Amino acid sequence: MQTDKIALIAPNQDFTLRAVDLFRDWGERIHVAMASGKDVIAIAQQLSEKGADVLICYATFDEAVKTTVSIPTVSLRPGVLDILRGVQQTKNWLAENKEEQDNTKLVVGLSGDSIVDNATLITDIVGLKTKVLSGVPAAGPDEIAAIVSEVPNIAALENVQPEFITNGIPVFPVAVGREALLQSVRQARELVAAGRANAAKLKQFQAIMEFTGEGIVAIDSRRQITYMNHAAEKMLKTSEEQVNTNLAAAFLADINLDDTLHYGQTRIVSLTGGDQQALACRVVPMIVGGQTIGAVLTITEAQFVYKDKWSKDHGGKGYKAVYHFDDFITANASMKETIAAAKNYAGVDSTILINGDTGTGKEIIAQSIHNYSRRSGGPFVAVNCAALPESLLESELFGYEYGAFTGARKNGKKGLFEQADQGTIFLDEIGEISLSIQARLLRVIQQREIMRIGGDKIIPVDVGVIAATHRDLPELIAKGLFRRDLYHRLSILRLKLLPLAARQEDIPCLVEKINHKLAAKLLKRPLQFSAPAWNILNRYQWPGNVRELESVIERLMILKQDYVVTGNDLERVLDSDCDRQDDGIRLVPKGTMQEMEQSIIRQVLQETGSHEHTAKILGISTTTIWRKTRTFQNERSNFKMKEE
Ligand SMILES: Nc1ncnc2c1ncn2[C@@H]1O[C@H](COP(=O)(O)OP(=O)(O)OP(=O)(O)O)[C@@H](O)[C@H]1O
Repeated sequence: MQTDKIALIAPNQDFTLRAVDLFRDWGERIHVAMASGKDVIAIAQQLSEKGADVLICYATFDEAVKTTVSIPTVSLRPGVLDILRGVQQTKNWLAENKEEQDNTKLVVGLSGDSIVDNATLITDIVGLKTKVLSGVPAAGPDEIAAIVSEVPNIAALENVQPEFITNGIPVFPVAVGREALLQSVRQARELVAAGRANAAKLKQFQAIMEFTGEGIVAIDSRRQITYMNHAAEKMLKTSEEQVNTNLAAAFLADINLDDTLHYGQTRIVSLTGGDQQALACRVVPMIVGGQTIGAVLTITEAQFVYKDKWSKDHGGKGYKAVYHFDDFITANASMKETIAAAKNYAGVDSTILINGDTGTGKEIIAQSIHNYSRRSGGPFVAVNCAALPESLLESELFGYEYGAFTGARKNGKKGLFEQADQGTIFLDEIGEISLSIQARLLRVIQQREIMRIGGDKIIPVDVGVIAATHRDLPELIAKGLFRRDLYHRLSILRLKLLPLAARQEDIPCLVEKINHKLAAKLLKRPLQFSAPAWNILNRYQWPGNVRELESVIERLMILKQDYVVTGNDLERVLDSDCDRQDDGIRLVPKGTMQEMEQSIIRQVLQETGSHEHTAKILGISTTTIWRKTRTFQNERSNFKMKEE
């Protein structure tokens, strides 16, 4: 275990010796250094450099030390008990030496508001009139003498040299006692522990920052870069050290930070990366307690927000559609009609709207239509409208001219509509775009011509438009979130893809196709599904549709040592999916009796969180529940071991 390195700075030899003795008695390993007002800063710095985690400073030194070292400090002051002791001594002396106590006054010379308050309170309680002399170290002999002469009976003082006191008045020092010292050590330990916890959190936070694919840069209010993750370094072809050498790094010069740092605005700017690649940079103010203390920049490679990445990977030549209608597997009569309609639609130039839940194959259909159309020789440009922030989406769709906004490239940039000329643009997640882009989109779709942002030229484009959404657009229209006129323009031709659960007859042929495709890809033997496994495949709800089916089969193929998939294997894989869903989707128990039993017990256990309740609900003994869950866990860990 790591030991805390605590150091105490004491004001005089007397205190130093006392502290050393006390620490020895308590078994505390605390370094004690003695300092005067003159050398306290140098000593604090030395202690910090030698690796002290925290400094306990006598209150008189604390302010000066706190501002010079970066480690935390604890201020050591007399506690309530110490004041009480001084006051009590005073009272005793008065009782012995003075007959008349009414006029007696006590001077408590202390520094620090809380101590002064405590002192006043205590003297009130014990019935002494008080004259508080605060900020004692700053008070000079004349000031003290003046006050003492005003209240000539008694004085209890801390940090006041007795020689300042005249007229033979006794001094009962209010000195830091053992309790206050012990309290300061506790405080110091808490600070070290909190510091360690923070450092651990910071490490965790940094690990997350490093794990993300986005570039992240943090900037303070002086525009100094305080953090930059590896992804950002790679994209900007720089390093945190390099960047930090100059106040406004080269890439920061391209971003007008004033709007963010002075006016708290979030902005999106286009940047050019170290490899001349297009970057999208979101600049967000960092606001603490209502004050902008800096900004966070998240940087994405613009190409990642386009779905055409896969087509670049697969086709090698930019925007290319790879799917054909033959790739769309279905045995469902209604879906076959949809495919037939889609083939017809491919023969005309009208806009097509595809509606369907996630993973139902909207993009396959869009690509197939393109490849089946007269535009098949042209580009297929797919853009995920939900993946781009509004202003970037606008400039990416319609392009911009030089000087249109900060970070705009010298020669301007072609928008995706222009790039899709002679081909098809696929606007996925169309339900997510803002009303202002909807207005612009409507004009482009109606007139088939665009005007770049900041430009004045009308550019005609010959583009087929296919839009897709999983949302209910009429419902968005009713809520005022989608333009009715755009909806009518987009949905001249409509295609509706059914969720997988509504076309069970597709499951066998999809499983067959996916199984063989993945086996070839992963160089594995195709899986064989047992009867209970088929049962589950057919009856599961498949909220992620075909995409989920694909990933379940892929997971099984990777995890399983053999190639026969039992109902249990499948349930476990699906279960891990269900764990992540909070939409109440449940696997209806099925399979063998034992499988069904386990499934039911597991579900009720999850719901009640208690073996006793589960036993009551199911009408069996708690012992039986425990036994059955143990068997189940053993089987589960066997499965896991096999997986590993
Ligand atoms: N009928 C089908 N036949 C074969 N594969 C399919 C079918 N439907 C979907 N897939 C596969 O499922 C995955 C998801 O398909 P796709 O990307 O076209 O769905 P989507 O509806 O566009 O999803 P999202 O709305 O989430 O983008 C792809 O890997 C695709 O190959």
